[in-house]
Parts: sequence; C-alpha cells; structure tokens
Amino acid sequence: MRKKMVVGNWKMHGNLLENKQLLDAVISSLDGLHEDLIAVCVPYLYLPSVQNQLQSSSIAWGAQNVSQYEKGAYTGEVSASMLSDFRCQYVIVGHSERRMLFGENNNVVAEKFVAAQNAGIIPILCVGETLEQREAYNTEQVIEQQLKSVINLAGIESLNKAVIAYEPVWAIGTGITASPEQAQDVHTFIREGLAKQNSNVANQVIILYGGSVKGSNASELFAMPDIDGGLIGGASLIANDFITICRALRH
Ligand SMILES: O=C(CO)COP(=O)(O)O
Repeated sequence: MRKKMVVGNWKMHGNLLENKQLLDAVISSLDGLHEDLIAVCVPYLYLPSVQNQLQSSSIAWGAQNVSQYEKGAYTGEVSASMLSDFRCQYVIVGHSERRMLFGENNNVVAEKFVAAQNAGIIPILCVGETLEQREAYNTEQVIEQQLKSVINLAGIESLNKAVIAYEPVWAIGTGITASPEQAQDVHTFIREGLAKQNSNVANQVIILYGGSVKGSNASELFAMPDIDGGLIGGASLIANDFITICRALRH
C-alpha cells in the first residue's frame, strides 16, 4: 500500500513569528496522530527555525528549490548538501513558478532532481500543463516530456525515491481546482505510463495533486484511487485549513 501524503508549500510567505504560530497549531493537532506523511516546504532562511521546531515531531520539512550544482561559484544558490545540513527530507523541484518565472526547463529540473537524490533528499517533482496546453489537447504530451527528461537522466528506478506532484498551472492560486475526475485522469495517465516501464515503480510512487486544494475540496480529491494526497499552497498557511486537509487523507 502506498503511503498518503500532504505537503505544504509556503512559497515566499511567512516570518519567524507567523511560522512559529502556524507550526505550533499544526503540531498540536497532527503530531503523532498521523500514519500519513506530512511535510512543509519553507523558504530557505527559515529552515533552521523550522527544523528546531519540528525535529521532535512526526512532521517533516524541506525546501522549495535547490541548485543543480554541487558547489562552486554560483552566487545566490543553495546546494543539496546545504539542505541536508538542515536535515531536509524533501525538496520541491520543477514547480511551475520556477519553470515560468525563473526559466527552469526540463533539463535543469532533471539535474536538480538528481542533485537532491545525490544528497539523500527526496525530490517532489512537479509536472503540469498550462491552460493553453490543455485547451490544445497537449496535456499528456507535456507531462510525458516533463517526466521523460527526469527518467532519461536519472533512470526509472530513481522514482522509488521521489514524489510526483501533478499541478495543473491553471489551477494554481486561481481558486479553480481540477475536478477529482480531471485530476484522476491525469494521475492514471502518469501511473500507466510508468507501469509500461516498471510496474513496481508505478505502484509505489506517491502522486500528489496540487492546485487550489482547500479544506472543503480535499476529501473528494483524496478519495480518487490514484491521488495519494496533495501539495498545498495558499491553504497551507492557514492552520485550520492545513489541518483539515491533512485529516482528509483519512476520510
Ligand atoms: O502551487 C501550489 C503548491 O505547490 C498550489 O498552490 P495553491 O494551493 O495556492 O493553488
């Protein structure tokens, strides 16, 4: 049986006080009660304080980006080994905001994926189509290519130590959620595509859905057979919403 998982992606939000209050509430509601995997991916600068607050809880933490390079003259970058110094278990790679706003292409994303795994960190690989691509019936082709770049570089079995997140770009931060059926269709497409290459990998890889997941729609999304949980943006900043979403894994 695959594990279920909820990951909060805080994006560029928060401060020391707000983070502490948010995590206090999350820990007191969810710590120890959960068989599921719960994690928060926070801005780099807050990793030490988040580590300090979460280290004796069952909630994991990670980053939202990582350099594809191991070390060197790369001003402003953060390496995977630096993230392991702060015991990050996860790092998001290939988020659509990084792809669109910071020019990360499939090759760079694949290199980041490998850099994370080389440092023992589980990459959360984001894939997803824009509205334009969906309307042109290119969703499957886009996602196939996004996955293929990683598989070509890292091998299919690398997905044994990774999480995939399907995030349709048109559903991120827009309030428009993919319907459970729309999301399930793409998750099935992903899993069946992987099964053609390695059925064990396909069966065990966690595939999260992300894009306007809220307390009010999480249960119906998580009830779909190939949706193993969620990658949550805005709602992960509001303690009650995030807690409700995590609890929805069990309904
Ligand atoms: O981008 C997301 C998570 O990585 C989704 O963001 P929202 O939940 O705010 O739509």
